[in-house]
Order: sequence, then structure tokens, then C-alpha cells
Amino acid sequence: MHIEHAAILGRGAVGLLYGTVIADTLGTDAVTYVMDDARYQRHLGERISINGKPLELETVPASKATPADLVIVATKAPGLEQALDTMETLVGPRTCIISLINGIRSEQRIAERFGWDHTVLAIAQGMDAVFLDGALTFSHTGEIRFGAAEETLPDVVPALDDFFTRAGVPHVVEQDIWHRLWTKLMLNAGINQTCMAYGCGYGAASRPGEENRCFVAAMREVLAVGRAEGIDLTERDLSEMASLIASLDPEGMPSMAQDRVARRRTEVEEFSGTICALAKKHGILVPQNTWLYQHIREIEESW
Ligand SMILES: NC(=O)C1=CN([C@@H]2O[C@H](COP(=O)(O)OP(=O)(O)OC[C@H]3O[C@@H](n4cnc5c(N)ncnc54)[C@H](OP(=O)(O)O)[C@@H]3O)[C@@H](O)[C@H]2O)C=CC1
Ligand SMILES: CC(C)(CO)C(=O)C(=O)O
Repeated sequence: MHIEHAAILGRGAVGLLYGTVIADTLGTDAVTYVMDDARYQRHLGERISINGKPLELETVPASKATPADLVIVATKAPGLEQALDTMETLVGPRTCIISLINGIRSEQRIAERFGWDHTVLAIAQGMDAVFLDGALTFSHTGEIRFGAAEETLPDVVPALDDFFTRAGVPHVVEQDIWHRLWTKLMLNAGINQTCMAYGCGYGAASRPGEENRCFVAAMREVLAVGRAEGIDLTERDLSEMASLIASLDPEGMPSMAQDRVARRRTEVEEFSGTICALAKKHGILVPQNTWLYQHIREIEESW
């Protein structure tokens, strides 16, 4: 198995960032954006900039797409259902699939449609990407952490590792990918939801105060639920995530806070939605995530 070309679904912060990294290293032929025909028409003529330079990569409508070596899913979670339909034209018998959607559920949904054989488990972390009004800015590319699911075929992870290495995409092959996914879920339930609920950035969530208490309390509840699910999340993982956020630009904000600015449907179901449901199953009290869920839903409904 050899990957030469990637198709990216989701021409937003994450999709643009990694598409640009791949094209900068392997050339513009190595990557294409694909979207459903209606979305393609809606975005036609749009000017997109990446750190001030115009986007030079091709975008094709689903009706003109052909099977790719690799599909990178970089929509937000609410866009996945429609993206799965677009993927029908992109996924051939040997197409590898990686989802960079936050949370722990997107791969299962992908595998229900396309199977686990060529699907890996993954998250992207550590970037400071902001995409608003067609302009992407970032100074840290972050990294992709991925690993095999139980049923992923053995040659898929090495092929992806080889492609990302050639394409200059920072990445780590995880031996315990579920631990990584849950650590990221803990971070997102804390920082994304806090910054969305309070309309604040990384700085406010890291300084002593209500936002910081919310950030840490929400993470600690994920830690308890994760442990009940059999994931070995620790206080050390939590402290590392808090330090990571404290190291970012204080004015920067996570994707969910950008959703608040742009008034887009958020990924709250992936974060507190998932945690509250699992907490109920295990009889664990999660008042911070319950409050965040309700408050974020109220903000969304007020738009
Ligand atoms: N931003 C960040 O720094 C990070 C984000 N993540 C995660 O990565 C994922 C992507 O986030 P992000 O890039 O910020 O999101 P954005 O909102 O910036 O971009 C999402 C893009 O996906 C497009 N889209 C939605 N549905 C479809 C579809 N069916 N087919 C094709 N394109 C579609 C949207 O287009 P349209 O505008 O037309 O709806 C939009 O361009 C999320 O799960 C997020 O949590 C992970 C790490 C960091
Ligand atoms: C918090 C962050 C930036 C971590 O990389 C993220 O995952 C997001 O914005 O959704």
C-alpha cells in the first residue's frame, strides 16, 4: 500500500492547515479538497488566505471526484453525516481513511459505512489555527496522533506513517491510541467548552478565576468518566493539557469559541454530550459538564 494523493473533506482551519503543509512539501498535485456539489457552488469564487497568502489548492465537487489513496476528514462533527455521502465517490477498495474530528465517535460512524479495514483512529492537537472570514492564521502546525483500531489492516498505519513523513506532516504513531483520544477529549471538554461558554480565549482560561475553575473541573470529570470506561487517564495527563493551553497565545481560542464568533453549530454533543451520557451509565456526577452542555445549547438557540 502506497499513498500518493490525499483528498480532504473540510476546507476549514484544520483541513486548510494540513492541506497546505502537504502541498508545501509534496506539491499541489498531492492534495485536493472535495465537497458536495451544493457546498461547492456556495463556496465558488471565495477568496481564502493562509497566513496572508492565497490558497492555491484545487477543490473539486463530489460529482467529479474519483477514489483517492487517502481521505482526510476535517469537517466538524455535525458535517460528518453529509461528508459520508460525499465519501462514497472517494473511497475505493484500498482507500485509507483518517478523521481529525475531535471527540471519540467519528471513526465509529465512518467504519459503520466503510468498514474498519482501512480506517485508523486519530486526533490532531497542538495547533493555534484560527479561521475566520476566509482567513486562516497559524504559527504552530500541531501534530496528528494516530494508531490502528482493533480491525485496521496491518499495512495501513505504516502506509500513513510513510505518507505523513514524506509530506512533512508532524505526526506520532500511537501504541495506545484510545488513551490519546481520551486525553484530547478531556482537553476539548475543558478548553473548548469553557472558551465557548464564556466567550474567552486561552489566557482567561489559564489565569486564576472562574473560567480556569470551569476548565479544570470539566477536565477532571472527563478523567473520572474515562477511568470508569477503562482508560488510564491520570492527573499528570490533566496537568499536561493545562500546561499546553497555558503555552498558547493568550488571545488565541479553540475551534468551539470560533464557532461562537461565527454563530455555527458547535460540537457540544461530542464533548459534554458524550461525557454526560457515559457518566449516567457509570453513576458519576458531572455537574460542570451538565452546566456547560445546557449553557452552550442556550447560546446556540439564541442565534
Ligand atoms: N481548529 C482547530 O484548531 C482544531 C480543530 N480540531 C477539530 O477538527 C475538526 C475541524 O475543525 P475546524 O477545521 O476548526 O472546523 P471549521 O469550522 O474551521 O471547518 C470545517 C469545514 O468543513 C466544511 N464542511 C462541513 N461539512 C462538510 C461536508 N459535508 N463536506 C465537506 N466539507 C464540509 C465546512 O464548510 P461550510 O462552511 O460550508 O459548512 C468548513 O469549511 C473539528 O472536529 C475540530 O474540533 C482539532 C484540532 C484543532
Ligand atoms: C484546543 C485545540 C486547539 C487543541 O489543539 C483544539 O483541539 C480545538 O481548537 O478544537
